[in-house]
Amino acid sequence: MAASIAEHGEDAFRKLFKQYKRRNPPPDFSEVINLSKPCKDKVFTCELNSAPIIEEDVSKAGLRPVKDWRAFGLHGYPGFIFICNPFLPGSQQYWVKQCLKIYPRKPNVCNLDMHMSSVETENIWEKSIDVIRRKGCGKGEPKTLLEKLRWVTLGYHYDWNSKTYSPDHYTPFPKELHSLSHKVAAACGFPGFNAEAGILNYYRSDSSLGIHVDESELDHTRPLLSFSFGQTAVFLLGGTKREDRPTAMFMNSGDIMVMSGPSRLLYHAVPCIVSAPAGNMLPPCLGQRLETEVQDDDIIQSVSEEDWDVCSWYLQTSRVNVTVRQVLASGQTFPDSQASHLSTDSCEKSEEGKNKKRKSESGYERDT
Ligand SMILES: O=C(O)CCC(=O)C(=O)O
Ligand SMILES: [Fe+2]
Repeated sequence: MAASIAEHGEDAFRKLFKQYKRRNPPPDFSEVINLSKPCKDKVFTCELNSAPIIEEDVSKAGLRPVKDWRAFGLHGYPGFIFICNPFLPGSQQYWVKQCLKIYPRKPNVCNLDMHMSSVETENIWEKSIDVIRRKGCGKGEPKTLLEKLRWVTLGYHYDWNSKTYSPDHYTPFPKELHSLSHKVAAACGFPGFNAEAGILNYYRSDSSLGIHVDESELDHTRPLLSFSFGQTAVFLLGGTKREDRPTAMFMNSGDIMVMSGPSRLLYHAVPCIVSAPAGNMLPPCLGQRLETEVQDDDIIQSVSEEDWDVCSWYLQTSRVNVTVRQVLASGQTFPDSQASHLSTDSCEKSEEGKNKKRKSESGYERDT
Protein backbone atom coordinates (compact mmCIF):
# COMPACT_ATOMS: atom_id res chain seq x y z
CA MET A 1 0.00 0.00 0.00
CA ALA A 2 1.15 3.57 -0.56
CA ALA A 3 3.41 4.94 2.12
CA SER A 4 1.90 7.42 4.50
CA ILE A 5 4.04 10.49 4.66
CA ALA A 6 2.70 13.01 7.10
CA GLU A 7 4.07 16.41 6.32
CA HIS A 8 3.90 19.45 8.53
CA GLY A 9 0.80 21.54 8.08
CA GLU A 10 -0.59 19.88 5.00
CA ASP A 11 -0.91 16.20 4.30
CA ALA A 12 0.87 14.62 1.36
CA PHE A 13 -2.26 13.95 -0.73
CA ARG A 14 -3.63 17.46 -0.39
CA LYS A 15 -0.23 18.93 -1.14
CA LEU A 16 0.17 16.97 -4.37
CA PHE A 17 -3.44 17.67 -5.35
CA LYS A 18 -2.87 21.40 -5.03
CA GLN A 19 0.46 21.17 -6.83
CA TYR A 20 -1.10 19.59 -9.93
CA LYS A 21 -4.15 21.82 -9.79
CA ARG A 22 -2.03 24.96 -9.87
CA ARG A 23 -2.21 27.00 -13.09
CA ASN A 24 0.56 29.51 -12.56
CA PRO A 25 3.32 28.53 -12.87
CA PRO A 26 2.16 25.34 -14.61
CA PRO A 27 2.88 22.14 -12.68
CA ASP A 28 5.87 19.93 -13.35
CA PHE A 29 4.48 16.66 -14.72
CA SER A 30 7.82 14.84 -14.77
CA GLU A 31 6.84 12.59 -11.85
CA VAL A 32 3.52 11.58 -13.40
CA ILE A 33 3.61 7.98 -14.63
CA ASN A 34 2.71 7.59 -18.29
CA LEU A 35 1.66 3.99 -18.73
CA SER A 36 1.39 4.31 -22.49
CA LYS A 37 5.20 4.62 -22.59
CA PRO A 38 7.56 1.91 -21.35
CA CYS A 39 8.27 2.58 -17.70
CA LYS A 40 10.06 0.45 -15.18
CA ASP A 41 10.26 1.00 -11.43
CA LYS A 42 6.71 1.20 -10.17
CA VAL A 43 4.98 -0.60 -13.02
CA PHE A 44 4.68 -4.27 -13.96
CA THR A 45 2.88 -6.06 -16.77
CA CYS A 46 -0.39 -7.78 -15.84
CA GLU A 47 -1.41 -11.01 -17.52
CA LEU A 48 -5.12 -10.92 -18.23
CA ASN A 49 -7.26 -13.96 -18.81
CA SER A 50 -8.93 -14.05 -22.19
CA ALA A 51 -10.39 -17.52 -21.58
CA PRO A 52 -13.79 -16.48 -20.17
CA ILE A 53 -14.54 -14.19 -23.09
CA ILE A 54 -15.43 -15.04 -26.65
CA GLU A 55 -13.13 -13.04 -28.92
CA GLU A 56 -15.93 -12.13 -31.31
CA ASP A 57 -17.93 -10.62 -28.42
CA VAL A 58 -14.98 -8.45 -27.44
CA SER A 59 -14.73 -6.95 -30.92
CA LYS A 60 -18.49 -6.36 -31.02
CA ALA A 61 -17.99 -4.02 -28.05
CA GLY A 62 -15.23 -2.20 -29.94
CA LEU A 63 -12.33 -3.79 -28.07
CA ARG A 64 -9.16 -5.42 -29.39
CA PRO A 65 -8.58 -9.11 -28.60
CA VAL A 66 -7.76 -9.41 -24.89
CA LYS A 67 -4.36 -11.00 -25.66
CA ASP A 68 -3.36 -7.68 -27.28
CA TRP A 69 -4.35 -5.47 -24.34
CA ARG A 70 -1.49 -3.74 -22.59
CA ALA A 71 -2.40 -4.10 -18.93
CA PHE A 72 -0.27 -2.97 -16.01
CA GLY A 73 -0.22 -3.13 -12.26
CA LEU A 74 1.48 -0.76 -9.85
CA HIS A 75 3.79 -2.05 -7.14
CA GLY A 76 2.21 -1.30 -3.78
CA TYR A 77 -1.34 -1.29 -5.15
CA PRO A 78 -2.58 -4.89 -5.36
CA GLY A 79 -5.81 -5.17 -7.34
CA PHE A 80 -5.21 -2.02 -9.34
CA ILE A 81 -5.16 -2.69 -13.10
CA PHE A 82 -4.50 -0.09 -15.77
CA ILE A 83 -5.34 -1.03 -19.36
CA CYS A 84 -3.86 1.27 -22.00
CA ASN A 85 -6.52 2.07 -24.57
CA PRO A 86 -7.75 -1.40 -25.61
CA PHE A 87 -10.36 0.06 -27.99
CA LEU A 88 -10.27 -0.79 -31.70
CA PRO A 89 -9.50 2.16 -34.00
CA GLY A 90 -12.62 4.26 -34.37
CA SER A 91 -14.69 2.61 -31.66
CA GLN A 92 -14.11 5.24 -28.97
CA GLN A 93 -16.26 7.56 -31.08
CA TYR A 94 -19.31 5.41 -30.36
CA TRP A 95 -18.76 5.49 -26.58
CA VAL A 96 -18.14 9.23 -26.65
CA LYS A 97 -21.38 9.77 -28.56
CA GLN A 98 -23.26 7.63 -26.01
CA CYS A 99 -21.80 9.75 -23.18
CA LEU A 100 -22.66 13.08 -24.78
CA LYS A 101 -25.86 12.41 -26.73
CA ILE A 102 -27.57 9.38 -25.19
CA TYR A 103 -26.71 8.98 -21.50
CA PRO A 104 -27.68 12.55 -20.47
CA ARG A 105 -31.22 11.79 -21.70
CA LYS A 106 -34.12 11.20 -19.33
CA PRO A 107 -34.75 9.13 -17.28
CA ASN A 108 -31.07 9.39 -16.38
CA VAL A 109 -30.24 12.11 -13.86
CA CYS A 110 -27.75 14.95 -14.27
CA ASN A 111 -26.46 17.94 -12.30
CA LEU A 112 -28.71 20.29 -14.29
CA ASP A 113 -31.79 18.54 -12.86
CA MET A 114 -30.83 19.89 -9.44
CA HIS A 115 -31.85 23.43 -10.36
CA MET A 116 -33.73 23.22 -13.65
CA SER A 117 -37.10 21.77 -14.56
CA SER A 118 -37.28 18.44 -16.35
CA VAL A 119 -38.59 20.23 -19.45
CA GLU A 120 -35.52 22.46 -19.48
CA THR A 121 -33.11 19.55 -19.07
CA GLU A 122 -34.79 17.40 -21.68
CA ASN A 123 -32.87 16.89 -24.92
CA ILE A 124 -29.61 18.44 -23.74
CA TRP A 125 -27.86 17.36 -26.93
CA GLU A 126 -30.52 18.68 -29.30
CA LYS A 127 -30.81 22.02 -27.48
CA SER A 128 -27.03 22.41 -27.41
CA ILE A 129 -26.38 21.61 -31.05
CA ASP A 130 -29.07 24.10 -32.05
CA VAL A 131 -27.11 26.82 -30.29
CA ILE A 132 -23.73 25.59 -31.54
CA ARG A 133 -24.96 25.60 -35.15
CA ARG A 134 -26.87 28.90 -34.94
CA LYS A 135 -24.30 31.12 -33.36
CA GLY A 136 -21.21 29.08 -32.69
CA CYS A 137 -19.69 28.90 -29.26
CA GLY A 138 -17.22 31.69 -29.14
CA LYS A 139 -16.08 33.42 -25.97
CA GLY A 140 -18.81 35.58 -24.53
CA GLU A 141 -21.61 33.35 -25.85
CA PRO A 142 -23.80 31.83 -23.12
CA LYS A 143 -22.74 28.26 -22.39
CA THR A 144 -24.75 25.43 -23.90
CA LEU A 145 -26.31 22.80 -21.64
CA LEU A 146 -23.69 20.36 -22.89
CA GLU A 147 -20.96 22.66 -21.59
CA LYS A 148 -22.79 22.96 -18.26
CA LEU A 149 -23.07 19.22 -17.82
CA ARG A 150 -20.97 17.98 -14.85
CA TRP A 151 -22.34 14.55 -14.04
CA VAL A 152 -24.91 12.01 -15.12
CA THR A 153 -25.97 8.97 -13.11
CA LEU A 154 -27.21 5.67 -14.53
CA GLY A 155 -28.96 2.63 -13.08
CA TYR A 156 -29.19 3.03 -9.32
CA HIS A 157 -28.89 6.80 -9.22
CA TYR A 158 -26.34 7.95 -6.70
CA ASP A 159 -27.68 10.36 -4.10
CA TRP A 160 -24.86 12.86 -3.49
CA ASN A 161 -26.37 14.08 -0.24
CA SER A 162 -27.00 10.79 1.54
CA LYS A 163 -24.15 9.06 -0.36
CA THR A 164 -26.33 6.06 -0.96
CA TYR A 165 -28.00 4.15 -3.76
CA SER A 166 -31.62 3.26 -3.30
CA PRO A 167 -33.98 0.74 -4.88
CA ASP A 168 -36.50 3.56 -5.14
CA HIS A 169 -34.46 5.44 -7.64
CA TYR A 170 -33.47 3.05 -10.35
CA THR A 171 -33.76 3.23 -14.12
CA PRO A 172 -32.52 0.59 -16.55
CA PHE A 173 -28.75 0.50 -16.90
CA PRO A 174 -27.68 0.95 -20.58
CA LYS A 175 -27.23 -2.56 -21.91
CA GLU A 176 -24.29 -1.77 -24.23
CA LEU A 177 -22.34 -0.27 -21.32
CA HIS A 178 -23.31 -3.26 -19.20
CA SER A 179 -21.94 -5.53 -21.88
CA LEU A 180 -18.66 -3.59 -22.25
CA SER A 181 -18.18 -3.62 -18.47
CA HIS A 182 -18.96 -7.32 -18.22
CA LYS A 183 -16.22 -8.13 -20.73
CA VAL A 184 -13.58 -5.87 -19.20
CA ALA A 185 -14.31 -7.18 -15.70
CA ALA A 186 -14.17 -10.81 -16.90
CA ALA A 187 -10.77 -10.24 -18.52
CA CYS A 188 -9.55 -8.82 -15.20
CA GLY A 189 -10.68 -11.89 -13.27
CA PHE A 190 -14.22 -10.89 -12.34
CA PRO A 191 -16.65 -12.97 -14.39
CA GLY A 192 -20.32 -12.24 -13.81
CA PHE A 193 -19.79 -8.53 -13.08
CA ASN A 194 -23.17 -6.89 -13.02
CA ALA A 195 -23.09 -3.19 -13.91
CA GLU A 196 -25.82 -1.63 -11.79
CA ALA A 197 -24.79 2.00 -11.36
CA GLY A 198 -22.77 4.45 -13.39
CA ILE A 199 -21.44 7.91 -12.73
CA LEU A 200 -20.31 9.96 -15.69
CA ASN A 201 -18.07 12.91 -14.90
CA TYR A 202 -17.73 15.67 -17.47
CA TYR A 203 -14.54 17.68 -17.06
CA ARG A 204 -13.84 20.99 -18.76
CA SER A 205 -10.22 22.06 -19.05
CA ASP A 206 -10.29 23.73 -15.61
CA SER A 207 -12.18 21.00 -13.75
CA SER A 208 -10.93 18.81 -10.94
CA LEU A 209 -12.39 16.11 -8.73
CA GLY A 210 -11.69 16.14 -5.01
CA ILE A 211 -10.12 13.42 -2.87
CA HIS A 212 -12.61 10.65 -2.15
CA VAL A 213 -13.26 6.94 -1.78
CA ASP A 214 -16.08 5.11 -3.58
CA GLU A 215 -17.55 3.07 -0.77
CA SER A 216 -21.29 3.48 -1.15
CA GLU A 217 -21.67 0.25 -3.11
CA LEU A 218 -22.75 -2.58 -0.82
CA ASP A 219 -20.41 -5.19 -2.29
CA HIS A 220 -16.78 -4.11 -2.26
CA THR A 221 -15.55 -7.45 -3.58
CA ARG A 222 -16.69 -6.35 -7.04
CA PRO A 223 -14.35 -4.03 -8.93
CA LEU A 224 -14.93 -0.43 -9.91
CA LEU A 225 -14.33 0.18 -13.61
CA SER A 226 -13.34 3.52 -15.05
CA PHE A 227 -13.32 4.50 -18.74
CA SER A 228 -11.78 7.77 -19.93
CA PHE A 229 -12.34 9.66 -23.17
CA GLY A 230 -11.06 12.95 -24.51
CA GLN A 231 -8.39 15.11 -22.92
CA THR A 232 -5.78 13.60 -20.63
CA ALA A 233 -6.17 13.83 -16.87
CA VAL A 234 -3.78 13.43 -13.98
CA PHE A 235 -5.14 10.74 -11.67
CA LEU A 236 -3.90 10.50 -8.09
CA LEU A 237 -4.13 7.10 -6.43
CA GLY A 238 -3.63 7.24 -2.69
CA GLY A 239 -3.91 4.83 0.18
CA THR A 240 -6.51 3.67 2.66
CA LYS A 241 -5.95 6.79 4.69
CA ARG A 242 -6.99 10.16 3.42
CA GLU A 243 -3.54 11.66 3.93
CA ASP A 244 -1.45 8.85 2.36
CA ARG A 245 0.89 10.12 -0.32
CA PRO A 246 -0.60 9.27 -3.75
CA THR A 247 0.96 8.08 -6.99
CA ALA A 248 0.23 10.30 -10.00
CA MET A 249 -0.49 8.87 -13.43
CA PHE A 250 -1.85 10.15 -16.72
CA MET A 251 -5.19 8.84 -17.93
CA ASN A 252 -5.42 9.16 -21.68
CA SER A 253 -8.37 8.74 -24.00
CA GLY A 254 -9.43 5.10 -24.19
CA ASP A 255 -7.62 4.06 -21.00
CA ILE A 256 -9.47 1.79 -18.60
CA MET A 257 -8.76 1.49 -14.90
CA VAL A 258 -9.93 -1.28 -12.65
CA MET A 259 -9.91 -0.83 -8.89
CA SER A 260 -10.35 -4.19 -7.25
CA GLY A 261 -9.32 -6.15 -4.18
CA PRO A 262 -7.28 -4.05 -1.73
CA SER A 263 -7.28 -1.15 -4.23
CA ARG A 264 -11.07 -0.97 -4.38
CA LEU A 265 -11.31 1.37 -1.41
CA LEU A 266 -8.30 3.61 -1.94
CA TYR A 267 -8.54 7.37 -1.88
CA HIS A 268 -8.18 8.98 -5.29
CA ALA A 269 -8.70 12.29 -7.08
CA VAL A 270 -8.32 14.10 -10.38
CA PRO A 271 -6.47 17.37 -9.73
CA CYS A 272 -6.30 18.58 -13.32
CA ILE A 273 -6.93 18.09 -16.99
CA VAL A 274 -3.79 18.44 -19.07
CA SER A 275 -4.44 20.81 -21.94
CA ALA A 276 -3.61 19.44 -25.36
CA PRO A 277 -0.76 21.18 -27.17
CA ALA A 278 -2.13 23.88 -29.46
CA GLY A 279 -2.90 22.75 -32.98
CA ASN A 280 -3.41 19.13 -31.98
CA MET A 281 -6.48 19.39 -29.85
CA LEU A 282 -7.94 15.91 -30.12
CA PRO A 283 -5.94 12.80 -29.18
CA PRO A 284 -5.17 11.03 -32.50
CA CYS A 285 -6.95 7.82 -31.39
CA LEU A 286 -10.23 9.77 -31.35
CA GLY A 287 -9.86 10.95 -34.93
CA GLN A 288 -9.80 7.39 -36.27
CA ARG A 289 -12.85 5.96 -38.01
CA LEU A 290 -13.95 2.33 -37.78
CA GLU A 291 -11.89 0.07 -40.01
CA THR A 292 -14.61 -2.48 -40.66
CA GLU A 293 -18.32 -2.22 -41.48
CA VAL A 294 -20.47 -2.58 -38.38
CA GLN A 295 -22.75 -5.61 -38.30
CA ASP A 296 -26.34 -5.45 -37.04
CA ASP A 297 -25.48 -7.50 -33.96
CA ASP A 298 -22.46 -5.37 -33.04
CA ILE A 299 -22.77 -3.38 -29.86
CA ILE A 300 -20.96 -0.40 -31.27
CA GLN A 301 -22.45 1.43 -34.21
CA SER A 302 -20.86 4.03 -36.45
CA VAL A 303 -21.27 7.67 -35.54
CA SER A 304 -22.55 10.09 -38.16
CA GLU A 305 -20.20 12.86 -39.22
CA GLU A 306 -22.70 15.42 -37.97
CA ASP A 307 -22.72 13.89 -34.48
CA TRP A 308 -18.97 13.45 -34.44
CA ASP A 309 -18.43 17.12 -35.34
CA VAL A 310 -20.21 18.08 -32.12
CA CYS A 311 -18.43 15.42 -30.04
CA SER A 312 -15.00 16.42 -31.32
CA TRP A 313 -15.75 20.12 -30.78
CA TYR A 314 -16.69 19.30 -27.16
CA LEU A 315 -13.72 17.01 -26.50
CA GLN A 316 -11.19 19.52 -27.75
CA THR A 317 -11.48 21.10 -24.32
CA SER A 318 -13.06 18.32 -22.25
CA ARG A 319 -12.74 14.89 -20.77
CA VAL A 320 -15.49 12.39 -20.01
CA ASN A 321 -15.00 9.67 -17.43
CA VAL A 322 -17.43 6.81 -16.87
CA THR A 323 -17.25 4.77 -13.69
CA VAL A 324 -19.27 1.58 -13.58
CA ARG A 325 -20.18 -0.08 -10.33
CA GLN A 326 -21.88 -3.23 -9.12
CA VAL A 327 -23.87 -2.11 -6.11
CA LEU A 328 -25.22 -5.38 -4.70
CA ALA A 329 -23.67 -8.81 -4.37
CA SER A 330 -25.46 -11.44 -6.41
CA GLY A 331 -28.72 -12.26 -4.61
CA GLN A 332 -28.29 -9.36 -2.17
CA THR A 333 -31.07 -6.84 -1.63
CA PHE A 334 -31.01 -3.37 -0.16
CA PRO A 335 -31.38 -3.26 3.62
CA ASP A 336 -34.66 -1.81 4.90
CA SER A 337 -32.94 1.25 6.16
CA GLN A 338 -30.13 2.95 4.29
CA ALA A 339 -29.05 4.74 7.44
CA SER A 340 -26.34 2.25 8.31
CA HIS A 341 -24.69 2.93 4.97
CA LEU A 342 -24.30 6.63 5.40
CA SER A 343 -20.64 7.21 4.88
CA THR A 344 -18.70 9.51 7.10
CA ASP A 345 -15.68 10.22 5.01
CA SER A 346 -16.21 9.34 1.42
CA CYS A 347 -16.05 12.73 -0.20
CA GLU A 348 -13.81 15.60 0.50
CA LYS A 349 -15.30 18.98 1.32
CA SER A 350 -14.25 21.68 -1.06
CA GLU A 351 -10.58 22.41 -1.34
CA GLU A 352 -9.61 24.68 1.53
CA GLY A 353 -13.27 25.46 2.09
CA LYS A 354 -13.32 27.73 -0.94
CA ASN A 355 -15.94 27.60 -3.68
CA LYS A 356 -18.27 25.59 -1.50
CA LYS A 357 -20.96 24.19 -3.74
CA ARG A 358 -24.07 22.23 -3.05
CA LYS A 359 -23.01 18.59 -3.27
CA SER A 360 -26.13 17.70 -5.17
CA GLU A 361 -25.13 20.16 -7.84
CA SER A 362 -21.46 19.48 -8.09
CA GLY A 363 -21.21 15.78 -7.38
CA TYR A 364 -17.98 14.76 -5.69
CA GLU A 365 -16.40 17.97 -4.62
CA ARG A 366 -15.55 19.47 -7.93
CA ASP A 367 -14.13 22.77 -9.04
CA THR A 368 -14.60 24.08 -12.52
O1 LIG B 1 -12.52 10.92 -13.53
C1 LIG B 1 -11.91 10.00 -13.02
O2 LIG B 1 -10.93 9.46 -13.54
C2 LIG B 1 -12.30 9.50 -11.64
C3 LIG B 1 -13.77 9.50 -11.39
C4 LIG B 1 -14.10 9.00 -10.04
O3 LIG B 1 -13.25 8.82 -9.21
C5 LIG B 1 -15.50 8.71 -9.68
O4 LIG B 1 -16.41 8.96 -10.47
O5 LIG B 1 -15.70 8.21 -8.57
FE1 LIG C 1 -14.01 7.73 -7.54
